[in-house]
Amino acid sequence: MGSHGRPPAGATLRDLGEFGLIEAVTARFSHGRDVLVGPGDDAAVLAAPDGRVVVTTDLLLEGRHFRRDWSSAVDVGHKAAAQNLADVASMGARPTGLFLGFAAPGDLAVDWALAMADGMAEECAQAGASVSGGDVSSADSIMLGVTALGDLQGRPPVLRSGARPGDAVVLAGRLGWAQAGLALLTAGSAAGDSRWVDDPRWKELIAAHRRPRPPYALGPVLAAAGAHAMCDVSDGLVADLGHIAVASGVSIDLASEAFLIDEAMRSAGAALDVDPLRWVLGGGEDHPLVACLPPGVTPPAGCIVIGSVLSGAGSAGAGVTVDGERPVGSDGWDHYGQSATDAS
Ligand SMILES: Nc1ncnc2c1ncn2[C@@H]1O[C@H](COP(=O)(O)OP(=O)(O)OP(=O)(O)O)[C@@H](O)[C@H]1O
Ligand SMILES: Cc1ncc(C[n+]2csc(CCOP(=O)(O)O)c2C)c(N)n1
Ligand SMILES: [Mg+2]
Ligand SMILES: [Mg+2]
Ligand SMILES: [Mg+2]
Repeated sequence: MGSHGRPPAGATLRDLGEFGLIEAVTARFSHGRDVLVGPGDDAAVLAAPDGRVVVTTDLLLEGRHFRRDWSSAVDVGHKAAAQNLADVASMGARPTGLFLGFAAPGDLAVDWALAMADGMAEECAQAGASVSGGDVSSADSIMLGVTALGDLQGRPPVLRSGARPGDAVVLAGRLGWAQAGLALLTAGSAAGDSRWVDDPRWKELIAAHRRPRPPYALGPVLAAAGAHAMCDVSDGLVADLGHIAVASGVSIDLASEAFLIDEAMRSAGAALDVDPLRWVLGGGEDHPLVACLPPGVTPPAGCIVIGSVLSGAGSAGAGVTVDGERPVGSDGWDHYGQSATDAS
């Protein structure tokens, strides 16, 4: 491929070669405002106006985080970016740059790689960041390793360890939707029946599995409002708030009535014989933000109060309760645990 040419129709990664692929992929990424040196040198240079940089990294693996028969290449690009951008926002930072490690089989269509890059560029644009570098390799299945950087805009980072008794726990973004979508896709594949996936009532649930919609802008807003602690929900609400509880040496009690369960979730739950509250409390991959706000602070627009921080670690150790009880069946995702073999 010439320096400005498009890859020929139907070309595979092997046809293009490593440097042709890099050229084609990086052409999809425009320089963001924070990028001083972008792709093309030994490393990128990003502005760090604050003098501190937020850095996070997460993997996205074919068969583990996505299936090519469930998600398009564009979806996968969106999801790989979103799961990292949400971690930046959860520190109270504004995302600035992403780095894309990409490994795939040589017989993968170049078009798949380019569509993935387009999805990633679109998701970055929504968060005000851009892809500034990466790496490529061959592999037996597709793997994306994404690293994201963020700007704290002069504020201290919002850690998992800062929750204090009396704080209100607030939620920004969707919960349980991606898990409901995953359950529908899993049921559809198991039964070989497309009605689980094609039913218009559940379109948004399936879309939520494919493309999370984290409320990026609310990360800095919640930080500026004085949030004591914050995280995004990747593995499940109870599991991820459990990390805040342990790190802060507190207990957290959630109010089940705070969760207004959408009609789509209700009907999907009824069809699959699952209590949708289980998806809300234990479902991952929607990447909403949960924050602990000091008493007297009005939750910013777009946030709802879902519980409160209690003193002490509780009788059974630091933990999370729902209506005062330990929730059952809401353990969340553990790559080496039971949830990884039980997608419902
Ligand atoms: N292999 C590793 N080496 C070093 N640190 C790690 C490793 N894996 C995870 N960590 C660190 O452990 C902490 C928790 O990681 P975890 O991946 O659970 O958080 P997360 O990225 O917010 O969640 P998720 O991966 O579910 O989106 C993070 O600070 C992360 O950087
Ligand atoms: C094909 C397929 N099977 C299962 C799942 C569900 N899943 C995978 S990883 C994860 C938690 C977040 O991951 P991480 O902790 O790595 O950020 C969840 C809920 C999926 N998305 N795709
Ligand atoms: Mg992680
Ligand atoms: Mg996280
Ligand atoms: Mg996880």
